[in-house]
Amino acid sequence: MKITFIGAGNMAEAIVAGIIKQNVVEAADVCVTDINEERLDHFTEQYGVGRTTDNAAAVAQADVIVLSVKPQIFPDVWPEIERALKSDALVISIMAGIPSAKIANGKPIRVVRVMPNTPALVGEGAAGIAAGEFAVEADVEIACNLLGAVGVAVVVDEKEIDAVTALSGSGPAYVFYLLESMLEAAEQMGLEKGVSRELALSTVIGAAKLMRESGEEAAGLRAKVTSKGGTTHAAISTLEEHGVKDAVVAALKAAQTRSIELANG
Ligand SMILES: NC(=O)C1=CN([C@@H]2O[C@H](COP(=O)(O)OP(=O)(O)OC[C@H]3O[C@@H](n4cnc5c(N)ncnc54)[C@H](OP(=O)(O)O)[C@@H]3O)[C@@H](O)[C@H]2O)C=CC1
Ligand SMILES: O=C(O)[C@@H]1CCC=N1
Repeated sequence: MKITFIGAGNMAEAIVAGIIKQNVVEAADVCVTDINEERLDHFTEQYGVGRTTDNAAAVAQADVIVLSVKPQIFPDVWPEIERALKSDALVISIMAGIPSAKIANGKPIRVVRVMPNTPALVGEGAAGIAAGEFAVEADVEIACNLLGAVGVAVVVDEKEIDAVTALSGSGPAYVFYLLESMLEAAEQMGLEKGVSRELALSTVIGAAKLMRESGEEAAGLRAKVTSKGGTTHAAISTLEEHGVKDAVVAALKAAQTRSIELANG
């Protein structure tokens, strides 16, 4: 199975690195395209994959095409890709916002939409996978195998993809934002950088692992940390005074709205 990634950006790199490391595909069967030769050099040096700046040529020999350019440039790149597609090619789109029907463009093109996230780079990704109108079960399986090799892959309806984008596609950025804030506070409190990095990272990983392995709800686990009249209560009350929960809910809804807007360019 020959796979071509159109756009050798951050997200394509996370997937390519993961699927090669996990031996899901041979590097020789992967090709990446980009307008930026430096990105292509990077991919060739790091992962040993094929490379070209010619999207149509790369598409013409691929069984699976992964659309990994920004949604805003989809209208510019799609016409030449569509013309070059092999008749039995599967198109996997990781682009936020763009509906499968817009990609199929009135033709029976098999499209699977995938919303991955960058922790795929370290095998801890979380991806939502949705079949477009003409995709068959085997197509969804191909996407699940690719993304399942680099983390968790969950099949959803396409109408849920904008919400998945807001939750797990953009999600790592929210966690990094929280970490940035925690580390800024640690610095202000005089902790040494290396120490606070280690403690903060283990705290985030540990909390996620505890929630997964215990099966408990977040609120219950939070209650177990929060002693009456103690330090956590002081911190959470401060977060509540600042409306942090409402802000997080509003933030995810803004991401979902933006994903819906991207459908229309
Ligand atoms: N980053 C993330 O965490 C996630 C991203 N996505 C989706 O993945 C897609 C890529 O995002 P991301 O990797 O962050 O973006 P990047 O900007 O890092 O990657 C896109 C790449 O495509 C290149 N490119 C631009 N024009 C063309 C062209 N005509 N032909 C081939 N390549 C071209 C860009 O080059 P140049 O920079 O020079 O323009 C860039 O290297 C987006 O659609 C996004 O919605 C989905 C989930 C998570
Ligand atoms: O910010 C974005 O638009 C992309 C989609 C999800 C994560 N990054």
